Amino acid sequence: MAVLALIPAAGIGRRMGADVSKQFLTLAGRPILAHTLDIFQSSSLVDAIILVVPRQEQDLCRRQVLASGRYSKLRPLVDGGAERQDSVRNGLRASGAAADDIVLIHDGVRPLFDPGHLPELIDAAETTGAAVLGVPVKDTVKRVAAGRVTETPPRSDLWLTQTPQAFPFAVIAEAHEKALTEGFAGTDDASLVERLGRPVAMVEGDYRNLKITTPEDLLVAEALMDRGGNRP
Ligand SMILES: Nc1ccn([C@@H]2O[C@H](COP(=O)(O)OP(=O)(O)OP(=O)(O)O)[C@@H](O)[C@H]2O)c(=O)n1
Ligand SMILES: C[C@](O)(CO)[C@H](O)COP(=O)(O)O
Repeated sequence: MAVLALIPAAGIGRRMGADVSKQFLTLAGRPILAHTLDIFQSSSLVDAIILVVPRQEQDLCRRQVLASGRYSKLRPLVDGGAERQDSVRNGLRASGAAADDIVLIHDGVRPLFDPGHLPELIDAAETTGAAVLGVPVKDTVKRVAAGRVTETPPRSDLWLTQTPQAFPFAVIAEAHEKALTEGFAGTDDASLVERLGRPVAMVEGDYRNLKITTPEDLLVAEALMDRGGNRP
């Protein structure tokens, strides 16, 4: 059984509002995506890295992120798709993975993931068939419609879902292909497995694993990096 890291990095970063796609923005002196790749390149648990980048940004990626030549596990770049789900599906189709290989799907813009969580995540994916990293919600969450609160769900049931999300290849490939055929769009990969009635394990991660989405996230990430981040 091999472990593959599949990294979607084909978004445009609309909410960041920068001149370049946010995965190429500088964090602690290097592109965000380089920090993310370092985590999986350095982990002895990961055998290969599949990186998904829009075709029009692949030269930029080679120049700015891959030029160091340090990513020996990296397979040929895969073309991105219109939505995150399309990019992940392209990566899965290009992976050549065996049915029982474990695929770790991780956002290219989560550079502070602590690889210390990988053993538990991989183990949970093998025993349960799917596993996601997450953290309990700290604030009170309310459902709102037309400016009015309609519900306050019990916080004890609520977790924020992060990546990596880990699956045997056969499970996640089937879930993605069915979602495409049936026209289902999810905001993460596990939701495509959940809709098939399959169990998904939640593995507790940590609050530093933020997804860099808006400009203030970049400031927080810089501060966490200054304090040593989660470097392997
Ligand atoms: N078509 C897409 C859209 C997103 N992603 C990737 O999925 C991850 C999480 O997506 P998100 O944070 O939403 O990134 P963007 O889509 O770039 O952001 P926005 O929604 O603000 O445009 C990122 O690594 C992003 O590059 C991708 O590979 N392909
Ligand atoms: C997959 C994810 O990072 C889990 O939190 C998140 O759902 C991605 O959402 P986005 O809208 O693509 O940022």
